[in-house]
Amino acid sequence: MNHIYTDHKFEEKYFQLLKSQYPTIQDASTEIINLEAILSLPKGTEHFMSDIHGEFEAFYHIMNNCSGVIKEKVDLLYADQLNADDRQELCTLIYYPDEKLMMLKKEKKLHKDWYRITLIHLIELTTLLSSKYTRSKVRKALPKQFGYIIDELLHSRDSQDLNISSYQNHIIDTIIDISNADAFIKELVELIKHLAVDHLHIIGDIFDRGDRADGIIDLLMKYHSLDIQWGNHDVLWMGAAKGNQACIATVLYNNLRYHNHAILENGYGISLRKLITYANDLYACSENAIDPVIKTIAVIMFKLEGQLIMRNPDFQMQNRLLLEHLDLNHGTITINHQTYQLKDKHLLTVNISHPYESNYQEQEIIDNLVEAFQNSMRLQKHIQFLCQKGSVYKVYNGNLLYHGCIPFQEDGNFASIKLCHHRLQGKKYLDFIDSIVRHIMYDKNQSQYLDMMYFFWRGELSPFSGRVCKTFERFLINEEAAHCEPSNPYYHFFNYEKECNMILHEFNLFSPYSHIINGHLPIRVKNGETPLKANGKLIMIDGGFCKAYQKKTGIAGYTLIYNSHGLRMKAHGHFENRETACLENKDITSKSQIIETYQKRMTVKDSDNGKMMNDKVKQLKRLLSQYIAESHYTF
Ligand SMILES: O=P(O)(O)OC[C@H]1O[C@](O)(COP(=O)(O)O)[C@@H](O)[C@@H]1O
Ligand SMILES: [Mn+2]
Repeated sequence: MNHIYTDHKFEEKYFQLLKSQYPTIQDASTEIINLEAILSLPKGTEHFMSDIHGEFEAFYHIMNNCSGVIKEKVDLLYADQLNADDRQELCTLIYYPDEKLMMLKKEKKLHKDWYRITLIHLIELTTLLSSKYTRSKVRKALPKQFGYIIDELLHSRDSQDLNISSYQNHIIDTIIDISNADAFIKELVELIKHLAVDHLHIIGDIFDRGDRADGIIDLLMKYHSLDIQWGNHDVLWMGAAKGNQACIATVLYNNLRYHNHAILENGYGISLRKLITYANDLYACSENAIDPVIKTIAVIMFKLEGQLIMRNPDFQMQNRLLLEHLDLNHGTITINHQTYQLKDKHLLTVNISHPYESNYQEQEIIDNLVEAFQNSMRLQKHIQFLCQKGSVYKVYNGNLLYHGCIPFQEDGNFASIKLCHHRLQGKKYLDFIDSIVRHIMYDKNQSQYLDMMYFFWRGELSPFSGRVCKTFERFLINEEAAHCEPSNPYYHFFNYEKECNMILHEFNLFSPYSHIINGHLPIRVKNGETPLKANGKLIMIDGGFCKAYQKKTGIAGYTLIYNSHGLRMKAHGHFENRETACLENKDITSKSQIIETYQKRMTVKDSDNGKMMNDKVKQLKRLLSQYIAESHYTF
């Protein structure tokens, strides 16, 4: 009862607010007409990407070619007018305007006719891409500098009036004559890219393996509309930025193994000098099968992890306490009754009688690093952005998006997990984690929950990870069998429609068009694996942007595209580099796969935003009837 009363009160307040905003019959009527017009437009295009893993160049290219959509539109418009080379050259200009204009200038190709034809093509392309938006939305996307002129050019094109056409020509000629064409082209191509993708979803793992996650975040910070679902690598960096020592050691370990000093030292101003000096001095006289710096940071990491696991039994990670099983005299380790030879038995910082205790120098190194992570302005800005735009999961236009998993039990039910004296499962578990992450990140002091960030990074029951990470075995043991990482039963059940529907229902999604969009698990396309699970209910879009994983997957990343016609997937091929892309007009080759096509084109009305607009229209109509009744009463 109480609930209904509250809803009713809320509705009345909303109604009163509308009344003050639209005080006359005409105001209310105009807004209804505007909203109805927007509701009938095609739904905006959403792109989904995942597991970018610091691969800046490939990501930058896909952002520039809008996952291949620009080329599709250029081909659609100019298949009969331009040959394939000219079409591709136009595409390259849109992707890399600065570089391409410079090259063409050197080749002395930038004459008046070139500018005239190119500007006309770009305006035609902009007109095509803007046709699914309202004028007001397009106006909001226009650049400050040339907004007015672009608006004039776009909206005078389809007129039959010859004067207007000469008006357009005159504008184009003026732009060229006063040498403003380069600047104009650059603004126009940015608008084209903006219009091609209405909203971007990043399904996690921006960081690690590749070396330019910082550059990727800079790009994302400038992006017009996006959301992020945190991946295990992102929460690892978030924990590190807040000063979690085990997270910091792991960030260093991950990046040193991939020779990515640059992101730490140049990207975020975090010096590794103390660690490198200590490690090189320490191991100067040993035989080292493993790089001394990596050995030193790995041991620091295993010690800090051990301390954290012992003070948090709830995390259920005791099986990762492995330093105590080392036998450094024989160079072996015994795990679950099986003895393995170590890759390198010279681990000088392990004291077997106190295996998890950091020595003085290790503690000094880590204390310094904590300070450096916390004081890196750029890192803190990037992490703040991840917090603002990110969440554990997102429900968006009928789909459910998350990076890792919803932990399951062996019997196919959601796992019930004890965390901070609560026992939770399914959606409630994820909501709770979301609130804990925010609590940790926004707490001015160091949060009592900070240890959890490490559990979120690699706990089997963490929704970001969902597997038993065998970092220790991968680091010290050669036998591949020891590297295998058992994963949560979720990764079995996600193959079945029944369980995927159970997940969707848990998040109040009951439409037959709803899907789970998942990352984290690389799809080995070359072994015949498919990103579509459970009869298409779940779409796994980790296609391996990460170069190091491309041998396994056989492709170089996926983009999922959800527009008014349906859902389709683009599998991207290998990207060489920006220079070849510009010099040879070389694009990434992307294969398109249709997942679903709708019989009736989806409109804004069918989207989350549309539902809110529809509610507003209902209230405005109520307001309108009230105004009309009042006017009858007066006369
Ligand atoms: O989320 P992702 O990309 O799968 O990364 C986590 C995985 O990375 C690992 O740490 C291995 O890392 P590498 O592939 O870089 O050696 C695994 O232990 C873990 O399962
Ligand atoms: Mn991941």
